Amino acid sequence: MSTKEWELAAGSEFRFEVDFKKTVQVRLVSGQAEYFGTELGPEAEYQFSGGEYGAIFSWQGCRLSVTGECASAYVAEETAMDAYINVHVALQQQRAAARASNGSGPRVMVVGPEDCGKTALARILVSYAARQGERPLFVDLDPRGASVAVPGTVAVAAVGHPVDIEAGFMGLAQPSSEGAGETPLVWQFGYEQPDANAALFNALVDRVAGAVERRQKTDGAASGLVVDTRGFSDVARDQTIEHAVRALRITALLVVGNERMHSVLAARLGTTDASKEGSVAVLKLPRAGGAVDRSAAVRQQQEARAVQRYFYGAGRERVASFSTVVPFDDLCILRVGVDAVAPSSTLPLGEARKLSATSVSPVVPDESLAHAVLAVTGAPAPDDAEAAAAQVDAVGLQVVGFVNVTKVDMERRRLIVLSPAPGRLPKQVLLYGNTRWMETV
Ligand SMILES: Nc1ncnc2c1ncn2[C@@H]1O[C@H](COP(=O)(O)OP(=O)(O)OP(=O)(O)O)[C@@H](O)[C@H]1O
Repeated sequence: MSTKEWELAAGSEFRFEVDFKKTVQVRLVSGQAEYFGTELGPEAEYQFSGGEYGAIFSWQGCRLSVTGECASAYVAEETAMDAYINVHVALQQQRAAARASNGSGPRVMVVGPEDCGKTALARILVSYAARQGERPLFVDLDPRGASVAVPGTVAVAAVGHPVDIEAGFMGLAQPSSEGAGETPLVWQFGYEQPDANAALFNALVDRVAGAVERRQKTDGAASGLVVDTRGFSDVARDQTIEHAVRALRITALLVVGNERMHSVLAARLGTTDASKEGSVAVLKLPRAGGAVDRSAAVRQQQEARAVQRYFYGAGRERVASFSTVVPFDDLCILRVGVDAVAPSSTLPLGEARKLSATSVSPVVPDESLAHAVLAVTGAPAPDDAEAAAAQVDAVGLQVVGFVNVTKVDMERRRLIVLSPAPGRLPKQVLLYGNTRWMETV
């Protein structure tokens, strides 16, 4: 395998793409470098697996050794890092002031169009904060590009260490990785886009906000939080962002890479009086120069990769997953918000009025469950799924893990599922979602 050395001048970054099914090893030979805010260790070797699009930035200059074939690799002299570190410095000042007054630290939300580098910026901000001993909360409100758990979810995670270079945000849930801490809180949304069921999404954001408040009561609020959102194409028509800004009591909106969106949001949510209670500062930031516009096909592959990383390990360490048989009779699968996907013409007569975007219905197991990624909640499953649908507050159920349906055996009335935990699947409520995954070898 070929090895090439790259020299980075101070303030430049090495941008690379790794093809699916390939891996690339990167080693810091000399100098200082960081991957989305997390410093590379001297002489440590990092492995980037297929589908990774990344940037290794150096403030002081460095030499990198790269082994393996990148689909693209170049050094960029112009980056948005000066603007990003200025935001970090301002946030640190707000954290210090909050700590001195026993108040609440900055509550930041990153918004912008698709593929402008929102997740990358959120990762840089929380990792920089953690490097300075802070413990900010990372709130993931981007179900399509979910970075803490599998696609279709929202999550809250405390970031006590810089985010693991190889495992990314998923490392927060994996005990072996460097960034791991307290287990993140995860909720199943079940759709890729918030607009697919805005009422359910908003209801989940309320749960997330409640969890954030509880967390900050026990852990302190001075480090604040950083919220990642999905890419907006038309923020003016969106029904979820304003709700999230209010529910999470956001103090600063960072609008990345889009002037128009900045002015729309500033007019709608911003205020010129930053000292006023409930005011939101709406700031404009440049797009990360290297952020890559991903085609639908690449996104699909990256989503599949995220599920693969959930079941088999996101970082260097491999995680085992196990095949388990679950009789239909032991299953209690619920679905929230049926009518958001089923046109009322497809519902039984009279049903349309009863169902709402957050109503809960039982899922009768059949072949359509093949390859579904089901969320395992912590709630014990009542024997009768119909009764469970009526009794359980399914919107608020927290997710403790996921299983992937590998086979539906209608004849023997059972599912074969892949699970990261060995043994029988506990009899707990499962939540249906639209995410599908099929293991490929
Ligand atoms: N400076 C950079 N150099 C190279 N690649 C980058 C850089 N910043 C981000 N990327 C990559 O570009 C892609 C898009 O970035 P990112 O996921 O942060 O965007 P996003 O705005 O959160 O996307 P969306 O919300 O539409 O899912 C990612 O694969 C990311 O790893």
